[in-house]
Order: sequence, then structure tokens, then C-alpha cells
Amino acid sequence: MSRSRLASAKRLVVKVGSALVTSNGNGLDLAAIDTWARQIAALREQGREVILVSSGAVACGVQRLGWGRRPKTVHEKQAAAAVGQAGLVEVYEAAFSKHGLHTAQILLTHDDLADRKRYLNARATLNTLLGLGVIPIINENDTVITDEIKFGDNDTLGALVANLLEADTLIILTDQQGLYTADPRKDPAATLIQEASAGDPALEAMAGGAGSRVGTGGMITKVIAAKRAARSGADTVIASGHENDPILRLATGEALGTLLVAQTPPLAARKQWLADHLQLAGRLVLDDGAVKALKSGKSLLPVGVSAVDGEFERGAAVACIAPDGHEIARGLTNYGSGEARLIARKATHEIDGILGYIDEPEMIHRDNLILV
Ligand SMILES: Nc1ncnc2c1ncn2[C@@H]1O[C@H](COP(=O)(O)OP(=O)(O)O)[C@@H](O)[C@H]1O
Ligand SMILES: N[C@@H](CCC(=O)OP(=O)(O)O)C(=O)O
Repeated sequence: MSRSRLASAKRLVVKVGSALVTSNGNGLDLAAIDTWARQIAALREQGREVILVSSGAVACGVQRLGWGRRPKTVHEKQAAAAVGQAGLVEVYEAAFSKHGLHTAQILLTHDDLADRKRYLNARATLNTLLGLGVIPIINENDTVITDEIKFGDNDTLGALVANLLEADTLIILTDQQGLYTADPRKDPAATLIQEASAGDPALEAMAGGAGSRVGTGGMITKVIAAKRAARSGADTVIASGHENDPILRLATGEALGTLLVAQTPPLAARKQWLADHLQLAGRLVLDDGAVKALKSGKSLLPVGVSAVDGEFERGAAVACIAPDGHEIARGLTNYGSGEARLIARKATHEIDGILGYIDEPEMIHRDNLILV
């Protein structure tokens, strides 16, 4: 039954692991990449949005540098990733261009997404790319991180991207059929789990480390990624990328792999996340019209802000105060206090003229707002 949610998923994050992007640990599997591009293009035709999180930079770099095997030191891996990332994006751009689609390279770190300002910036850029019909191809920014490249944590990145973009589904494609009761490479009696609740602690006990010399995170990072994705309401599927057209089949609701179901609906989960993370940095005093708008579920526009208290940056959590002094909402502001003072009481079309740029038309978007 829960598979039907996949059939109606509008926004999907697909993560392809090193074990899949490279067939032998040395170089990219061009044929596999072509099939993903074809499937993703078909989903776009259906009006669905797909974001690809792809590993493979190190493997591609190892091949380009003629090293023959994955290096041991972290800095050599980083160097290989820097060389290979260029190859990776070339291959994706070529594969998607056959379907008339452009790709965009996005390199992120976990720290980028923990920082509210960068979080909002990354979100705005990705949403703009999706609106343009471009396929974002995301990888870790391996030059500036070391832990993730050691542990092979693109699964976590997939989950963070699903949170960032409020995706409905995270599809993790790997070299196994899904999550088994134990590592099938070590235990031939292990059986495939078809469906479980994301975050069920029993799953973590079943999942072991990586089984191949190419992949690094193993199943444990996938199970934890599913728990994380569920925080913003996204279901996760772990399935084999070696199946015929797995992305398309999963997206029609076919029961492949392991489905880890999110227990909270997306918007409620996001608002819970906001509620847990709000340390107030300032206050926006609203006029009566803005109070009404917020209470009826709308965003806060600069025109409804009559005063700004405190010093804060873009992305900070602020309280929204009614003219009678009562706090009515809290949310993440798109503008720092300096800019907010300049555009308070102004119509959205005036923002560009005042600031010389426009980050977002709203002071606080309704998705980033909770009524109190
Ligand atoms: N319970 C389990 N079920 C399935 N695979 C498991 C399990 N525990 C450990 N693994 C191992 O995890 C590997 C997949 O992880 P990894 O090699 O990191 O792939 P990727 O590069 O796709 O992230 C499998 O090949 C398998 O050997
Ligand atoms: N970012 C690096 C490594 C990431 C990695 O290995 O992750 P995973 O696919 O989860 O095993 C790369 O592109 O090679």
C-alpha cells in the first residue's frame, strides 16, 4: 500500500553510489549512466522533478590519473575526486543532452547545510534549477572535507538534500537488491526486507559496512539516511541499480528493493524541524494585514513588516509580532536585519530598486514559518 506513495511522488532525490557509478572501481560505467539519464528524462516528461546525488568522482579520477587502484591517503583521494568530478559532470551532461536536458554541478558539504544562510541559498539555487528544467547533479565537495570521503557518506548527503528540497522520496540505488536481515555477502541465509518503518532501531543492527572495495559507507549509512530523510517526511527506497529501469519502476509504485516509510507527513515534519531549531535572533513587527495573511496560511511579505528589532543575518529565526505586542509566528527570514529595515513596508517589486538585488519576494516563506 505504501508503494502507492511512490507512484504519486512529485519530487524525487536519486542517489547512485560508488559501487554502481563505477562497474569495476576504476572508471565510470557509461552504459549505466545512460540508462539513468533516460529514466530521469522520462520522469521529467511526466512533470516530476528529479535531483541526482552521484558518487564516482574518486573512481573517475583514479582512472584519469592512471593509478589503477583507489588511493589510501585522504589527500590523494581528494586530488582524485577533483580530477574525476570534471569527468563525472562531462559524462552526465553528455548523457542528459541526448534527451534535450541540461545538468548543473552542485558540490555541497554537510556544514553548508547546517548553516542556515547557506541552506537557504542552496535551496533557492536548486529550486531555481528545477524550475528551469535542469537536472542538478550533486556530490560532496571533496576538496574541503575529509570525514565523508573516509566514510563514503553520500547516503547522508542524499538525505540532507531530500530534507533541503522537501522531496517526497529518496531512492538509494546500490549493488544489492535492498536491505537484508544481514550482509548477504557474508550470510547467504539473509533475506530481503521489503518494507519497514524508517528509523526502526532494529534496522541498524542488521546493516553492516561496505562489502565491496569500491563502496565505502555500506548499508548502515543508508539506514541512517532513511531515518534522516523521514524527518522531512520523505520515504526512502534502497534498491538495486543493476535491475532493469529501477528508477522508472519504483516511480510507478512497483515493489522493488526495501521501502523505509516515513511516519510523519512532509509539512508537519518540516514544521517540527523548524520548531526544534528556533533560537530567536530578532523580531519583526507586523501590521494588521500581515497578521491576517499569516493566520490564513500565507507568506510574510516585506510590505506587511512595520518595524525590525535586533541584529540578525539572512536565515536567522525571528519572531513575528502583532501590533498589539503578541507573538503570532516564528520563522526563518530571507533578509538580514539591515536589508529588512530597508525593505520594510515596501512592495515586493520595489526590493530590487532598493537593495540592487532580490533574494526572495517574501520576507519569510510560509514553508519556513510556524504559527504559535
Ligand atoms: N544488511 C545488509 N543488506 C544489504 N547489504 C549490506 C548489509 N550490510 C552490509 N551490506 C553491504 O553494503 C554494501 C553496499 O554499500 P556500499 O558498498 O557502500 O555501496 P554504495 O557505493 O552504493 O553506497 C553491499 O554490497 C553489502 O555488502
Ligand atoms: N564523493 C566521493 C565519495 C563518496 C562515496 O563513496 O559515497 P558512497 O557512494 O555512499 O559509497 C566520490 O564522488 O567519489
